[in-house]
Amino acid sequence: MIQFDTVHKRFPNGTTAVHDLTLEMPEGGVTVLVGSSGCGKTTTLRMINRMVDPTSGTIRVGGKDVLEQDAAELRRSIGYVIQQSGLFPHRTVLDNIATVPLLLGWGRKKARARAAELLETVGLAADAGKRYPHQLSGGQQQRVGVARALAADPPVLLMDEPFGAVDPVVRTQLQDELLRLQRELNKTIVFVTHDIDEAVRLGDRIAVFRTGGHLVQCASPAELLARPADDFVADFLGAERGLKLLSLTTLADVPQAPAPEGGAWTLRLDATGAPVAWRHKDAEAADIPVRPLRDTDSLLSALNESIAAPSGLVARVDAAGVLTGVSSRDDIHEHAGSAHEQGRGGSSAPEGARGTARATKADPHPEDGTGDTEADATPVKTGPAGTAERPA
Ligand SMILES: Nc1ncnc2c1ncn2[C@@H]1O[C@H](COP(=O)(O)OP(=O)(O)OP(=O)(O)O)[C@@H](O)[C@H]1O
Repeated sequence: MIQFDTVHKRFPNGTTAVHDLTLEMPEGGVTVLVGSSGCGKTTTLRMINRMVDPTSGTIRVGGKDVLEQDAAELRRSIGYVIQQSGLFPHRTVLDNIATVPLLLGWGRKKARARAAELLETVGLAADAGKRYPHQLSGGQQQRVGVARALAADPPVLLMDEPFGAVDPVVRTQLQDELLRLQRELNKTIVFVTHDIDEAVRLGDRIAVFRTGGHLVQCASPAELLARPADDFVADFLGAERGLKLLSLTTLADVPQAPAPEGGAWTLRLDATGAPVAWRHKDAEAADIPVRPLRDTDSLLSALNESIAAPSGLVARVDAAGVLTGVSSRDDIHEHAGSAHEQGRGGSSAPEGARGTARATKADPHPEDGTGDTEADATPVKTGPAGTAERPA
């Protein structure tokens, strides 16, 4: 959908922002541009909609050279979202969203109807449409920014650190929303961020830049994490890159065993069969809350839970939150190792990779229930085929 062919950008003051960039951004995918400050991410993004023109080289969108298109028209045909939302302060939310449709001559009624529809799409209540941007929270303003970019249903969406100014909790919510929207809308998205976790979470491809506008590596998140091209990329990915890779792989293939019986720790269930807490056989010890996981949760969540759980076991539940079995720390560890082998050897993401990172936080865990029944529990080591070996 978007092709950069030996694109160079040198500003009049002599700064080279982008150095001979050749890169393809596939249709319907999210390409994330990452790298330290000043490495040319924003300039790369802004050359796609001609807010900046390249010094040399060619950029094609949908096969057409951008320099052969009218800049204003091109800009209206490409959605653009920036940090701090960039909304017009004196226009209502609805009118902000309707900006591009109005410029395209849709007429006020149709443009507003589309804006109202988009409010719902991005998860805002209808009454937010009548408010002014300053009457919304930062996260809500970013949602309006996304709605405004989507208003004329452009095939391409450029997002320049769109979630950089909100707190981590809201940021995660906005990322979830974007992934949900993307599953429905299938846009070609180019997303700039400083945050490697955000890149891994959102990207189908991640392009890592270094100062001077050099592209160092462009790969799927799994390939990047497993096989960084050089020390610069490895450093950028951080010391926990091994764990980050586990966020891309689901728990689905890790064997399960029935909830064990007759041991130090008992898994307490509620009346619906949902795990509630680990209870020690010593009745005076306090219950330890359990965080059950679904098949769509990540190996990283499983590893975390297996370390935190006093029994070393992870309680597994179905979509309704009902216990399906338990998995051992050893089995989770073994699968974590396999995920790394696949990443090192394979060219694409491990099995289930895309859905996994997205589903990990998208699926809220079932609330703890009341009305307990008890399932007797002993630490269990599950065998490779999911058979349970109980300690003597
Ligand atoms: N209009 C301009 N004139 C001169 N130099 C510019 C201009 N715009 C950007 N630059 C320079 O080009 C380089 C790349 O800037 P750019 O904004 O693309 O980087 P970035 O990776 O997006 O940075 P950040 O993450 O800090 O936003 C920087 O050295 C910057 O100072």
